[in-house]
Amino acid sequence: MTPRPAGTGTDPIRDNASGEGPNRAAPHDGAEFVVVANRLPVDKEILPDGTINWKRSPGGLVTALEPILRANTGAWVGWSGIPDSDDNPPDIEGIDIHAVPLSTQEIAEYYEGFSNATLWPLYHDVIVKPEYHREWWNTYVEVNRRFAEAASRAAGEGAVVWVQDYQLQLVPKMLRMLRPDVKIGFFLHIPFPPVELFMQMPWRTEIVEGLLGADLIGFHLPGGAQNFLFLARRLAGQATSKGTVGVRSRFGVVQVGFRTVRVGAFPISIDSGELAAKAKTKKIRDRAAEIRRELGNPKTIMLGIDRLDYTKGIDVRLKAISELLDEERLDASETVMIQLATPSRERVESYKRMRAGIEQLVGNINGNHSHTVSRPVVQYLHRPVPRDELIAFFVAADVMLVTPLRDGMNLVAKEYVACRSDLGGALVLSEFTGAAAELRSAYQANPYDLDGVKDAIEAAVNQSEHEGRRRMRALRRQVLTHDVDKWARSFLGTLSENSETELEPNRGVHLVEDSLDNT
Ligand SMILES: O=P(O)(O)OC[C@H]1O[C@H](O[C@H]2O[C@H](CO)[C@@H](O)[C@H](O)[C@H]2O)[C@H](O)[C@@H](O)[C@@H]1O
Ligand SMILES: Cc1cn([C@@H]2O[C@H](COP(=O)(O)OP(=O)(O)O)[C@@H](O)[C@H]2O)c(=O)[nH]c1=O
Repeated sequence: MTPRPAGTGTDPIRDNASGEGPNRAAPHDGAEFVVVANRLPVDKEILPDGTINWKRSPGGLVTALEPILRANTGAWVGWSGIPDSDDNPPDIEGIDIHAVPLSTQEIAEYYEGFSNATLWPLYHDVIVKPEYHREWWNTYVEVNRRFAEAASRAAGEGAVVWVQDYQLQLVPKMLRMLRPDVKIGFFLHIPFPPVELFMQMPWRTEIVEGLLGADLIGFHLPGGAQNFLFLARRLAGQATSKGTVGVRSRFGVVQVGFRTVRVGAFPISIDSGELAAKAKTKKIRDRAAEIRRELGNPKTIMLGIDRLDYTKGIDVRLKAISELLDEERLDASETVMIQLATPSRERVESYKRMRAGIEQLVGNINGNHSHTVSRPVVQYLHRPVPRDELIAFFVAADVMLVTPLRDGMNLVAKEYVACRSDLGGALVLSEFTGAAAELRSAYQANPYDLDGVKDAIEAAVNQSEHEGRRRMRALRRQVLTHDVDKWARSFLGTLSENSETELEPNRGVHLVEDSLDNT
C-alpha cells in the first residue's frame, strides 16, 4: 500500500467534483473494498485484570459487509469512539482496521456539534432547532478531510469505497480529488430533508457538492433521493433526471461534467434469518417466559427499545399510555410497559433536556397509576441491553411501540417482526419511519396525532388472535425476504454496474437544468 501525501494544494471543498482531479499517482496497493464510517466495527473493553480487549461490535452494517470485506481484501476506516486515543485497534479477521483518531475538541465540534446538533436535527424535520456555528463547520471539514485521506491510503488501485452517513458527506468529493481511480458509493442512513428545510444550511452548496463526488448516492426512501436531485439542480447547477425514483430501481441521474452520478433508494434491513433462528432457541424462549414471570404475569406487555433520542417519540408513547390509563381504556393492573433506552450523545444539550422530560413522564405515570411499589406500570432502564436479552424482550412483548417523530429506517421495528415466528405480538408503527413504507400491516399512526396513536395502541392491545396472525404473517414476509444482505448487494451491484449514461448516453433519461419553473 502506498500512502498518498496528505494535501494536494487544492481545496477539495471549493474545487469542482468532476473527477478529472489533480494528480494521478502511481498504482496503489491496498484494499479492494473499503468501508468509511464514523465508527469502527470494534468496541474497546477493559478486562477485570486491566488488559485491553477489542471486541467486534454487533451492528447490522458490519454483519452485512463482513463477508464482502473478507472476500475482497477489505478495510474499514473509522473512529474508535474513544477521545484523544492513539489506540490502533487490531485487524478483525480478514478486515484491515484504519483508525482515525479524534481529539476531545474535534468530538465536541465535529461529532456532538455539527453532526448531532446541526445536521441531525435539520435532517429530522427540525424537531429541535439546529445550531449553526462556523467553528463546528470548520472542524467538520477538517475531520472529513482526515477520513478522506485515511480512505485514500487504505484503498488499492481501482478499489470500491463505500462512505456511510451524514457525518461524512464531504468525503466523496475530497476522496475523488485524491483518488480519481476509485469507485465511490455513499449511503445516508438518516432522512434527507425537504428542500425548504435543507435551504437553512449555510453550507448547503458545499454539502451537495461533497456528495456529488460519489458515483452512487443511496437513500432509504425515494423521497430523499428526489429531494437531493432537486437540490443538485438548484444548488450545484447540474442537469438531473426529473422522473420519480423507484425502490432499488429507476435511479435518478446527475450529470457532473463528464461523470454521471446515480441517485437511488435502497431501504436498509437486518439479518432477519439469523435473528429469527436465534429467537426460536430454547434459551431465548425460556428467558422470555422468565421476563413475563418477573413482571408478575401481566396480560399485556408493551415494549419500547430505542437510543434515548428526541427523534424516537418515546414521550409520544408515554403520553398516549398515560391518557389511555386515565380514560380506563388500559387497565394498569394487567398492563406493563417496558422502555429500554440506551444512553446516546449525552453531552448534547437537547438530549439532556429530553432525558429529563421522559424521566418525569415515567415518574408521573407510575405515581398516578401503579397499584403497588413492587409493580410499576412503566419499567424504565437507561442503559445498553445485551443483544440476547433484547431478543428475549422482543419475544416476550405483546405490543411493540415504535413511535418516532422522524426516523431514517428504524431497525428495531424489523427486529421485532423477525423475532415473532410464533406469529404473536403486534407492531404499532409511526408513519414517519422509513420502515413504515415496507411494514404496511403494522398498526400505523401519525405520532403528532395523539388520539390516533392511542387508537392504534388500543387496537393492537385488543386485536383478535386471527387478526394478529394475519398481520404478523404479512410483516414477516416482507422482513424475511428483504434482509441486510439484499440491501448491501443491491447497492454494491448498482455501484459496480456501468451507469446508464456511460452505456448509452442518457438512455431514456431526460436531463433537465434548473429554471425558474422548477418546483
Ligand atoms: O453513532 P451514534 O451517534 O451513537 O448513533 C448511532 C447510529 O444512529 C443512526 O442510525 C441510523 O441508521 C439506522 C440504520 O440505517 C437507521 O435504521 C436509523 O433510522 C438511523 O437513525 C446513525 O445514522 C448512525 O450513523 C449512528 O451510528
Ligand atoms: C436500545 C438498544 C438498541 N440496540 C440495537 O441498536 C439498533 C438501533 O437501530 P435503529 O435503526 O432502530 O435506530 P438508531 O440507529 O439507533 O437510530 C438496533 O439494531 C437495536 O437492536 C442494541 O443493540 N442495544 C440496545 O440497548
